[in-house]
Amino acid sequence: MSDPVLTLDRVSRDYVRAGRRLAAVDEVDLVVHRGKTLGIVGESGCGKSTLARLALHLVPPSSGRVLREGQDIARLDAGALRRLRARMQIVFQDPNASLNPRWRVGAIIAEPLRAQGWSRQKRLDRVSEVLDLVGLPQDAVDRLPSAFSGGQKQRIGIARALAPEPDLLICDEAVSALDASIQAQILNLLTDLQARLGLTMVFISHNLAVVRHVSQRVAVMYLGRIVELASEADLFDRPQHPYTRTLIAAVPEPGRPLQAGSVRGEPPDALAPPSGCHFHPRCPLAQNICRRISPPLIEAASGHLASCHFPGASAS
Ligand SMILES: Nc1ncnc2c1ncn2[C@@H]1O[C@H](COP(=O)(O)OP(=O)(O)OP(=O)(O)O)[C@@H](O)[C@H]1O
Repeated sequence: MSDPVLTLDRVSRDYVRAGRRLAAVDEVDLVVHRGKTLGIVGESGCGKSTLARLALHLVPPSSGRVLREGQDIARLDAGALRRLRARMQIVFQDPNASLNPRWRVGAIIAEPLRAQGWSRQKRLDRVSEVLDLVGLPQDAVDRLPSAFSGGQKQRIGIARALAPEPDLLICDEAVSALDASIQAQILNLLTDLQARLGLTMVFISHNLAVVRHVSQRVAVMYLGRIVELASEADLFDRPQHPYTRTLIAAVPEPGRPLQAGSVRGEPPDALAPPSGCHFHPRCPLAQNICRRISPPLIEAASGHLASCHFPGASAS
C-alpha cells in the first residue's frame, strides 16, 4: 500500500447543543493513501462535513490526532501550517454559494495563490493552466460566475482548489447540487484529474452511487462513527453491515425496481444516541446484545472492517 497522506487517529469532535454534548465525530480511525480516493458515505447529520473540517484543520479535534504525512497538524508552527493549508483544498457542494458573484473568474481562482504570496505573473500562468485542466476556455478569466452553468461553476470551484497545487483534495458533496448528466461529467473530470496529477482525494457524499464511481476505498458513517470500511468492490459486492446493505438496496439500478424506503425510520437524534449499537432501532437483525453493547469496528473479512455483532448476516 502507498504511503499515508492523511491519518485520523481516534479523532472525536464534540459540540455542545442545548446544554448537552453531541459527538459529531466519534473516535474515528482513517488512513488515506497517496494517489487514492477514500469515499465517505452516510445520511445527513452523520458527521461527514465535520470530518472534512477536521481533516482540513478548520476545526480542531476534541480528542485524537489528525496527521499529515505522519505529522500531527496540531503541533505545526504557524508557517508550516500555512504551507500545509495550501496543499489541502476543498471543493464545496454549492458553487453558487462558494464563488463570489462580484469577482471575475480569474480573481476567484487566483485568490488562494495571492494568499500564498505568488507573484502576479505566476498567478496568471497558473490560472491559465488550471482552466485548461478543468476544461474551461481561457476567456473565462474576465467573466463573472453568473455567465456560467452549474457544471461550469463547479469546474471553476475545482480550478480554484487545484490552483495552489494541492496533493490532497477534499470534495464535500461536490456534485450533489448538479443534474445527473452533469454529475457524471464532473465525476469523470475528478477521476481524470486524480490520475493525471496523482491527487489524493477524500470524496464525501450521501449518494452511494456517486461515491462508488470515484473511490477505491469507502467508509460508511453512522452517527459520527465509521460502521464499515472496505475496498469499493468488497463493500458493494459483500457488504457486512446491515446499514450498508440497506443503503446499497436503495441505489436505483437500471432494470431493478427501486426498493421502498431505503433505511427504515429516521436517523436517531445525535443528542440522545441509542444504547449499544447506534443502528439497532432501525436494524432488521437487532438482538439483545445490539441494544446493550456497542460493536467494535473489527475485521469481518480480510481488509474489510465492520462494526456489527452479526456481520454478513442477512435478514430472513
Ligand atoms: N457547529 C456546530 N455546532 C453544533 N452542532 C454541530 C455543529 N456542526 C455540526 N453539528 C452537528 O454535528 C452533527 C454532524 O453534522 P455534520 O454537518 O458534520 O453532518 P453531515 O453528515 O455533513 O450532514 P449534512 O450532509 O446534513 O451536512 C449533526 O448532528 C450536526 O447538527
